Amino acid sequence: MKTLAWEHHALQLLDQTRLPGEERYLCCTRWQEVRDAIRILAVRGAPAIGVAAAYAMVLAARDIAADEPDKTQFEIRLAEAGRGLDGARPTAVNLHWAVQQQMNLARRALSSHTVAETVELLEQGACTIERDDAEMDRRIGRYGAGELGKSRQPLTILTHCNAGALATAGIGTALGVIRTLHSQGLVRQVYADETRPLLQGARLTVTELMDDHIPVTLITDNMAAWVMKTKGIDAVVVGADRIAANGDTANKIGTYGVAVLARAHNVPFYVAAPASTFDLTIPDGAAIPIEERNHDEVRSLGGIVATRPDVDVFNPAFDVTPHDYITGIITEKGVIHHPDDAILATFFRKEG
Ligand SMILES: CSC[C@H]1O[C@H](OP(=O)(O)O)[C@H](O)[C@@H]1O
Repeated sequence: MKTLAWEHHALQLLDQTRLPGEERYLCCTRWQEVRDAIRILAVRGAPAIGVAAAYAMVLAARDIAADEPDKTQFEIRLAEAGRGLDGARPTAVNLHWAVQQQMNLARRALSSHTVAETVELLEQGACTIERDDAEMDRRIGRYGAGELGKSRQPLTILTHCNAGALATAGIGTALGVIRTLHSQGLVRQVYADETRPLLQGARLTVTELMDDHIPVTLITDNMAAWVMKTKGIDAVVVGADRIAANGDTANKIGTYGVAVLARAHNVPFYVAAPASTFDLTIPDGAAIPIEERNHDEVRSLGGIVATRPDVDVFNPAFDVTPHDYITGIITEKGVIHHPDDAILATFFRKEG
């Protein structure tokens, strides 16, 4: 089961809205189909959305090139497709990052290559983004296992939502850490929040961990406090969708609550994310756009309406955990302990 597969003429996307019951792929030959798949969370997870968008830019470039435009028209129309993709979901910065990476590549290429050559270079660029994401997951896994596994004793870990292979092009970020710890015999038990309203934990994280024979217990989101109090949680590790310059981190709704509980129970709280998830253009979490989604997602459960159909609903898909609740951010370049703006500025200046 792969999150996505590039087949040169099409992008195959695993339709995650049908998991765990059905493994069905969407065959996308037009960039608009990828945009729509992102919107409905058929493909989801910040890094995976970025990789899908990178390939969608190739599909767009091919469509545009078929009209034999001049270079200026090609760039204008490609940028228009990029804006369309960028607007599919506002919070995960990886989407915007990947679109900009491909646009920058196209602009550089057009200065010395034909449109047709530029399309080929965009395909190579997308393949590089996918390959790099998988390698970053491996490095995040190693750094994270080194950080969480210092005691060399098996750990009981809590995670929220899905930051696994289904959210990336590799082994996952938070689940990459858990997978690496498990390969070292250092996972006693994982507690997975179901993650209402779309149940990424129950549907996706449970699937991934059980398929890999990693011991996992599913809990409802409102059980996290009692689990931390009674089950000896050694650490929390979650993913991220956008990290501001001071370390404030946007992640799936409910993450902030888990961070507050972790502080109350003196449990280390880690975020696992590649450098492409940092948005150093924004100073703090207040500036991170929070996607609000369809109200029926909250009104129903498994497609069955569970309340009055006309009840008012608040459905933010993400929340922001303040940086001072975060023990460390695990990246492919190392662990950033107790992140704040000064520490992040030094980290990225050193890393280049
Ligand atoms: C590898 S981080 C993935 C990140 O994305 C998820 O959100 P969604 O399922 O809505 O795309 C969640 O916030 C995860 O932590």
